[in-house]
Amino acid sequence: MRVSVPATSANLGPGFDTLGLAIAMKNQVVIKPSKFHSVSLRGEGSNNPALKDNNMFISIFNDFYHNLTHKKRNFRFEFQNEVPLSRGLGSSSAVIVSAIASAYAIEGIKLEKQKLLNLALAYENHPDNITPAVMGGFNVATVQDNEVRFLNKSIPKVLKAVVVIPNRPISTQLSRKALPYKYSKEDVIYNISHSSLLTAAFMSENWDMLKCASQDMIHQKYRMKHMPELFDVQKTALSNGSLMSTLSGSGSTLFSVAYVDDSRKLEKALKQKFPHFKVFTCDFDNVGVRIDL
Ligand SMILES: Nc1ncnc2c1ncn2[C@@H]1O[C@H](COP(=O)(O)OP(=O)(O)OP(=O)(O)O)[C@@H](O)[C@H]1O
Ligand SMILES: N[C@@H](CCO)C(=O)O
Repeated sequence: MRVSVPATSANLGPGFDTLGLAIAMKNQVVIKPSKFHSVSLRGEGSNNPALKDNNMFISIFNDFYHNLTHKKRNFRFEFQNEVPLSRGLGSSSAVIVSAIASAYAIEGIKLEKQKLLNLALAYENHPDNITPAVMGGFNVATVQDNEVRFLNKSIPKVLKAVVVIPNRPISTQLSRKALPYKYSKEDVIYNISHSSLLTAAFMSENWDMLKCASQDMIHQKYRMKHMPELFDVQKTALSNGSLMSTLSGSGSTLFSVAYVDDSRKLEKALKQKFPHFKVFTCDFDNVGVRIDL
């Protein structure tokens, strides 16, 4: 059985803990029944021995598998990861979503996407990464009565994602601690209006509104000051054809959206100016988690 799940970019500027979309970079795992437990790891994280011995995917998978079946069985897990760890591209959501989906699928137990989202909330209590990881596309999501409520829209092929991935990670936990405890009424109103406009822009495919609508007052500046080069990445992107350029999740990646025709020029300008960072262009993902039995 093969399960794949896309990377995600959350917040999209003003939509803190609310907006997110899926990018066509994926983590994939092949799981086979086996006499002994074994793990192979390729791609992102493969130089991290902790991911072989104490892997979040395997512990979530085992918990669900045991609760569902009351059986103890050994498996071989073959991971092929494209999502870098702690770079704001939803690596933890990818693990949570794929581990839960795998535990159900390997026993042939049907799991609706809505239930998968609600189960994933126990591990990541904001829905902006888990929703696009499950659904693909652009998503606006909230949690009410312990359930994820969301609306979702495919992202058309006229757009590309251009990502700048710094060589240093930022942990979500620490990055959340960098935020103020209280905000002024002006900042809150600013973010509500921009986040609403950004949602309307994605839903109505009004791409020229993205630059204005993606402005934020409540998290990016506090987080980016710990990696000040990111302000320069953002400025460079916006002056080289980016339609919007925002801190991806809790950082450290800077995520931009561009028309296909502008994306090559944008990628080139970012590569030239930030040769020590990884820069690349990719499609959006409109499918979300995928299971091949
Ligand atoms: N492929 C993986 N296999 C096992 N564990 C992983 C994997 N990827 C991420 N993790 C776990 O998730 C942690 C990273 O989570 P964190 O929330 O800091 O980053 P992120 O999810 O990439 O960022 P963001 O939530 O801002 O998008 C890692 O330290 C590790 O424990
Ligand atoms: N909304 C979350 C995304 C990262 O998990 C944050 O910005 O902390």
